Amino acid sequence: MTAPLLVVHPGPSRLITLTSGRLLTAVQDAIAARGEAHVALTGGSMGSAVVAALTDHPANDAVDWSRVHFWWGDERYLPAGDPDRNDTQNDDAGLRSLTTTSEKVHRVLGPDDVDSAEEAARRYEEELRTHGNGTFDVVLLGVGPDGHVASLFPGHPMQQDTSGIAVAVHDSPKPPPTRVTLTAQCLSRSRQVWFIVSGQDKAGAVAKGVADAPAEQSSTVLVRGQERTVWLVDEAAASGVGPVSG
Ligand SMILES: O=C(O)[C@H](O)[C@@H](O)[C@H](O)[C@H](O)COP(=O)(O)O
Repeated sequence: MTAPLLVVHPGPSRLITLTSGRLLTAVQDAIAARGEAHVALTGGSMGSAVVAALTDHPANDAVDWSRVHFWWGDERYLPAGDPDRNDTQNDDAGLRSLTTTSEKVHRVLGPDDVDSAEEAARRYEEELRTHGNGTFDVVLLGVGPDGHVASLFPGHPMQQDTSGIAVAVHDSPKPPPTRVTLTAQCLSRSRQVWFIVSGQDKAGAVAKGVADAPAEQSSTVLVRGQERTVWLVDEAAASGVGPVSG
């Protein structure tokens, strides 16, 4: 487990561009070290902006994308291709053009394939055990103004569930109500965890996360990388963080 590092960028465009470059490097390092890379993507505007920037990055041909497994930290329990699914939004941002082997894009099943979110979670857990070694190289996480990451919502009964790797979430405070999420325990087995946050409306969430607020106020405090935990933010998002001492 690592103490979080705060990296402040001058604005959203630098945040996205540098994060995509950082991700290219991390993926290349993982492939060099272990022959493949496992990356967990995220929903929200930041997740798709990073995917789009990767697609546009002039050096993205330096990576052998056929060696990269893509996963999701959470997914909305909606049919394949639904525009509100995280994977559809990442696909539309350019994910499809990066990957050459669709069997390395590990999607959470929806109601068109399975009967319940519990079954989708069970199948995702199975997929992780089969194709992953259970350790992501990098987990990207957008952060909600309420301090949620993935579908771990502060105050929700599933926020600190430890019953599995992936779990179903019902009655999510943010629509849609039914989701599948990796647990904080699972996400915290990752080598690197990156929280990617832009904008003044997230200043409170960033301040709480960086200050290690109680879990009732922020789920970010439950997720730590084994090697690095980094807050990648812009100045507006960092504006609530007190001066760094020491
Ligand atoms: O499943 C969801 O409801 C969203 O995907 C959500 O979890 C999102 O990732 C965060 O709210 C951060 O969103 P931004 O990246 O837009 O800040």
